[in-house]
Amino acid sequence: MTASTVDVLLPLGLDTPYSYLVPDGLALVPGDLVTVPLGSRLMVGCVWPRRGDAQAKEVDTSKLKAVKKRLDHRALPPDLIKLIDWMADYTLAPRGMVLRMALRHEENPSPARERVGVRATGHTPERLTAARRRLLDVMSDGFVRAKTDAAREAGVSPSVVDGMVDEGALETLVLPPPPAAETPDPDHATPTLSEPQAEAAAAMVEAVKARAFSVHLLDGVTGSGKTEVYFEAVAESIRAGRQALILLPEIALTQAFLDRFTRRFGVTPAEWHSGVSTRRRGRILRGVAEGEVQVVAGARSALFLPFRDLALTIVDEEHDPAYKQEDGVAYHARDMAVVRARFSSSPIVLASATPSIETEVNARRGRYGRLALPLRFGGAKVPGLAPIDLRKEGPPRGRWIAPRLQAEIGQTLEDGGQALLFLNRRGYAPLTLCRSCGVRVKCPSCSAWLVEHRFRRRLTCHHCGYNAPVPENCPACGEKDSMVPCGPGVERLQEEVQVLFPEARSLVLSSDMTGGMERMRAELDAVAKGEVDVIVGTQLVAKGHNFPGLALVGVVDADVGLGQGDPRAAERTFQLVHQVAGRAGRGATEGRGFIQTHMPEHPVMQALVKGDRTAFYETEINAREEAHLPPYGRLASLVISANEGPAAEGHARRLAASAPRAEGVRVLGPAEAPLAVLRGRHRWRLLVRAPRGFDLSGYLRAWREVAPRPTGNTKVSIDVDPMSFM
Ligand SMILES: Nc1ncnc2c1ncn2[C@@H]1O[C@H](COP(=O)(O)OP(=O)(O)OP(=O)(O)O)[C@@H](O)[C@H]1O
Ligand SMILES: [Zn+2]
Repeated sequence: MTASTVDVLLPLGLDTPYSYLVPDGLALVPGDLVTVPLGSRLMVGCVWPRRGDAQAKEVDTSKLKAVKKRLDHRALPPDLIKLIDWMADYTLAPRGMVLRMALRHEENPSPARERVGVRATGHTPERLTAARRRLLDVMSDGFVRAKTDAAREAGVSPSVVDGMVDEGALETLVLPPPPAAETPDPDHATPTLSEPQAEAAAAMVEAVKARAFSVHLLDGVTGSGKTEVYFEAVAESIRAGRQALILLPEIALTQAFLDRFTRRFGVTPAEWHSGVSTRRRGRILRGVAEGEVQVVAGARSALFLPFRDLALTIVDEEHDPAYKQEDGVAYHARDMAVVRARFSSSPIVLASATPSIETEVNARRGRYGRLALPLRFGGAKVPGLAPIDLRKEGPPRGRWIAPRLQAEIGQTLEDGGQALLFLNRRGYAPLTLCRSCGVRVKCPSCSAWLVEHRFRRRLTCHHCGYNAPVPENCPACGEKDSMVPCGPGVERLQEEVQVLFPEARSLVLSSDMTGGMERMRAELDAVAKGEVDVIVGTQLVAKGHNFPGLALVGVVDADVGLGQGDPRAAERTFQLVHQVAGRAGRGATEGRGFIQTHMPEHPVMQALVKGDRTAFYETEINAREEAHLPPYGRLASLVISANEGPAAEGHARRLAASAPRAEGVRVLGPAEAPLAVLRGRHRWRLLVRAPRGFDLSGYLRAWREVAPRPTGNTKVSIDVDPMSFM
């Protein structure tokens, strides 16, 4: 008895597929989506390729349940299946949870509403009212129209259309669904490229034509026109009738991007992120699977779309930390995009003015090609940055804008330019304390201070979202009116701007302002149009914006983020400050930048001030190499959390003790995490360091085999190549 069976992977916390019987007459291949019974319910899963040894395994088919049916509208392509397997192996996340990221939109596939159209049959009824005559006139061209369109054009009610169908003068037919996205025109508005731009574009076009895996770093200074250049490669993939994926780090940015795409290609690309409606996403998904959608611009989740014929991937602002997903499956979308490009034998382009150290090292070693755009388009200069030493020329107490910066802003405004102040702190004040007893207001479920948000009149925890009204009296000593805000956030900085420049129109740009995406888009637009004089913003302003009127950038506290035991602190500071400064001087006026710092002698500040990118990379790469930090060594972080501190600590110690020995591998810790309590969970950390080229995932899997199982509510989360050390 050889009943035929298949392995079906379910989008659950499971690593291995389950076997199911295949009903007679159903032919299934890996990648097919099927509904299968699981317990008492039905679930959508994916037919999974059998791994070598599974074939031999004896299965008692009498106990197996059967596949219910195959969803015929799509299947996962082979490169996506390989990506899911690879990611599960690499991140140690259960395979089913990785699959889930590709199936999330399949759970409730909303059926497309059927659209009915009508067409004239040529038969004319004997008695015709004026309305009927008008309708027949309109329809006499023989074209098919949606019922509603026919009624509207003829200026009759829909019942007249139905009546004519009954009379046999019109026939109905089902209209094909509207396309998920219109076809971009590669020649809609071709730019005139500068010589270096043309060279870089040609190399990328060649890469698309080669139909082979390759990685290029598009390394262009801010404002060099990286977008225009990679659009040429996108155009090539459109010409070939194939598909391109453009990953963007920030959905707030997509509007400006979509506008730009539309100017170049005549239509908007398919947009993919959490802000897009479910129905629309369903349509895009199908269009991508069928190859009808040719360009997708989206957030990291777009990486799991079932492209039928992926010709090119672009990762814009590849250095952006937003590409790293930390909860659930911990993965870096840029790295996984490179993996998918390899599996689909297609080229990938990583674009940035401040490449990540990993990418820069890969380019230096020749593993990635480098396409350089060393100059701004149109001859504008990248602004210089002047240091303001806060130890010598700092602002008066309770203020954050140094006198020199204040004078420069004043001059800029007088000259009709815009100024931007950058401070990577949301809210009004990072800390609220009692003037009388010194107590600081803490989050009840995290080891973090509550941040005052004056617009919302609340104290908020930036880690868990807890919020409460600002207390009038001290919650500890009861002293009246004794609570004072300490330190600046962007809201407080704006207050200072209003005091110093009462005439100026100012605006706070921060990811947490009320009004959501719509408001943010409107505000970014207002800034670009010059309707705002002073912009006060968080890291949100460091991302790719093109503000032509921006003449001055002031970095209010360049030291935030440095020296917190984070191995990427220097890199992150450099990227942020350099990117923020890069927003200035993109239009007609030359840009200028200032950085306020307590440590102007710090190598990062020195590199920023001298505009010496090479010096920064040299110093940082050497430091990483010496310390065996990525990419010269490998890291994995294990966070052990539990409702009770001792449980977390105890398990962390047992886990550390069970670590297998391996040449060159060191397990550091356990230590209490810097963010020791998060959402009421106590956290302990282990850090694994391994030599470059070491199979860290394999090591962690072997460790997990011998490790004590977490009991009760204790949990272990693993992050291979961690970005966060909190
Ligand atoms: N060949 C070109 N023809 C016309 N305009 C161009 C051309 N290249 C670039 N530009 C314009 O120059 C400006 C800067 O280009 P773009 O935003 O692509 O730079 P970028 O390299 O992405 O900068 P950043 O890294 O700061 O985001 C844009 O307004 C763009 O339209
Ligand atoms: Zn909290």
